[in-house]
Amino acid sequence: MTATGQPVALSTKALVAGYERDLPIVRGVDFSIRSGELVIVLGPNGAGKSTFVKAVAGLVPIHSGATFLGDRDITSVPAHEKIRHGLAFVPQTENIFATLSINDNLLLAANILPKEKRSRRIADLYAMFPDLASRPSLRAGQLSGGQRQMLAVARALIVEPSVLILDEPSAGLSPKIVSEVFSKLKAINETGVTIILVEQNVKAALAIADRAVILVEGLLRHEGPAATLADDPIVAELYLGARHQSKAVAS
Ligand SMILES: Nc1ncnc2c1ncn2[C@@H]1O[C@H](COP(=O)(O)OP(=O)(O)OP(=O)(O)O)[C@@H](O)[C@H]1O
Repeated sequence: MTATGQPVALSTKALVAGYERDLPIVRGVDFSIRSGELVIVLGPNGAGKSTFVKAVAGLVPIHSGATFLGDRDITSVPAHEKIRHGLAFVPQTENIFATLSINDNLLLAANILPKEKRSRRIADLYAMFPDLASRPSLRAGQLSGGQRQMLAVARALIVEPSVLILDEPSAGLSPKIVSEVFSKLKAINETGVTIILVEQNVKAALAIADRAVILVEGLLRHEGPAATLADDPIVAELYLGARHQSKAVAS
């Protein structure tokens, strides 16, 4: 599906955000993503990528500027309400309950839904994630890294979000598993879910993305189609030479 001509699904205007009021980390970001797009957020260590998506999700204080989900201003909407409005966020860590079963993880996430919709939605998710469906009583802590991420994604999808944001879902995974996780994300995107993905795994992420944006020191410094970005000299200068992922892109 091409997102050209689709309405804007999520946007930020001059977003300034950070953990302490006098210390902005995100320093005025204008960002937008169209419905159905898959956009990756790249940038050097400490650029503010995680802070940016956490601020959008309502988990880091916004100092000024605004965030919109479609036309709705969600800047001041608390994180749990944003989920109800269709904005789901998968944090990098602590995104599942390791001591609970797969099924209980999904049941807990489903609490946000009206009672009568819960079991139908969980059945839909099991259909989408057969690896989880095959052993619902397994403790989530016993899952492999990739399967844990899939459980975290399944939990986020409970509300049938219009926009799904993921903070480095590939962290700590082997290249083979990264490619499985990314294929699944692409498949989810192809069902119409708009996806924003913070990634350090540049090559694999560019392969599934429509577009990439590059944050440097809290500012959106560059953006472009994923297909051409890896060859872009500005990108190479700003980012690809700046960290170990340069190897992955060059290979
Ligand atoms: N909980 C926190 N409290 C205070 N400062 C933080 C916190 N988390 C991150 N920071 C600071 O915010 C800045 C940006 O960090 P952030 O994690 O957003 O960057 P990033 O681009 O996602 O980096 P990485 O690629 O290393 O994950 C860093 O200087 C970091 O030290």
